Amino acid sequence: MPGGIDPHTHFELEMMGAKCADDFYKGTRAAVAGGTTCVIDFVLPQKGQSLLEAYNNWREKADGKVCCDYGLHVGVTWWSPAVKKEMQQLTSEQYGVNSFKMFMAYKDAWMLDDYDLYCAMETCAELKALPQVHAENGHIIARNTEKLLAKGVTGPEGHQLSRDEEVEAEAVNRACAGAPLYIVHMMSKSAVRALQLARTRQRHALIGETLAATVGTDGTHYGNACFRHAAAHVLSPPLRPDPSTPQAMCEALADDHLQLIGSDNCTFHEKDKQLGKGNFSKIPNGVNGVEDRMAILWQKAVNTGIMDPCRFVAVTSSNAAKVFNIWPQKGRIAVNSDADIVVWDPKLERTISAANHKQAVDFNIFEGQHVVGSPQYVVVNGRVCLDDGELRVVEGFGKFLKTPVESPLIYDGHQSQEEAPHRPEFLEAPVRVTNGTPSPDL
Ligand SMILES: C[C@@H](CNC(N)=O)C(=O)O
Ligand SMILES: [Zn+2]
Ligand SMILES: [Zn+2]
Ligand SMILES: [Zn+2]
Repeated sequence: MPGGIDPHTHFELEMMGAKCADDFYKGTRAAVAGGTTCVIDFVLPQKGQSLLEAYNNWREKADGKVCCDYGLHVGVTWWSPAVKKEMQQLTSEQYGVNSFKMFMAYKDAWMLDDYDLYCAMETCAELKALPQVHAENGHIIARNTEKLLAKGVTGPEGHQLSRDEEVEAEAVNRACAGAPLYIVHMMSKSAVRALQLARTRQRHALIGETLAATVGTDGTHYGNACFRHAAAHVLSPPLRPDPSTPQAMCEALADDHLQLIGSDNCTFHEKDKQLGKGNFSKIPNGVNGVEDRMAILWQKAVNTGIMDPCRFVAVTSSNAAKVFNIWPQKGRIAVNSDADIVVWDPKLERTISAANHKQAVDFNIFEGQHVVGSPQYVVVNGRVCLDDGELRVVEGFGKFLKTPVESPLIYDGHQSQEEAPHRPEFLEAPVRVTNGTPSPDL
């Protein structure tokens, strides 16, 4: 199959007083070990910081260390005419950025208010770039957090209690405002329903991403008596306590209610997660996933019959290539496409553990999970980097990948109001449908 593309990683990110455990070398080395041969990371400027300056910082961190090709999304964490101008520059051929992420949560850190959010989305549409959103209501989270802490709820369980599914679904609805949109890390059935409802209202491409964590585990771990264990599962939006969520998200991916699976790999060592001991809102947010993303989805969706291998390739590789306009260079095995190829052994068994994973972080949220199906060989740009289980990556072998604006899937595919056929009546819940539902033809 074509090498996996992980559209959502955070290597060497500094946030909440800590720095991610996996750097661009160890992170991309782990990616290749798991069958991923291309990642797209996030430049996250602080409020007030030049986006170009932050972009250059990320390029300095990554170039020369990555083991596979990588692209960059850029966060729009504040708004001004200068930000608009820098977005224009970043979409030029010189910088090669075609997607911008806006946060509706992380109040005081990265969050935009609705007016600035819509200005940023409008600018994306003008530039034919793809807006992405972190869809949670940051004001509700802030108020819930104050009340929980005041009541003495300070453990990791407070993280999930401060932001339930409705807090996510409301923001999904608010962000689907009549323009193409990519919603990152969708974590709940409620969010998928809100996305489905939005698709009945508008014809623009609305792309839904979920994560390896969402299909591989759930929010019951927040109740674990061990702080390290519970805090290791803290990411935003949180894992959900509803035990039917992992299967429902696999089905949503299989049925094209969701289009891609990423990792959102944003790992912190135990010493950093301890920053939130006594106050869950200080726990650095993020989990692992870049190494296990494909094996976890294969185990949970293909081995269970929910998804066929061709759809697996779409959601782990080719859809990301089409959305970010690097297809068929990436996401396809063909003459003139990059030689990023995975030989997947569907019978290769292993038990996931931090004791032997390739990531730097000292915890694995899939600890102890037995998976059947993993890569046997991984070829990165023509070089065998996983050779029958032996990892032979080369630091700096990967290069920066420009992602051009005006992805045909996003900007040619959508239909105007009058052209589109009548949409089927909105489905109450994301049930399994065979005829597909109103979403971009990937
Ligand atoms: C900060 C970054 C990773 N952390 C997380 N999702 O909790 C994100 O929000 O995508
Ligand atoms: Zn996010
Ligand atoms: Zn423990
Ligand atoms: Zn992220």
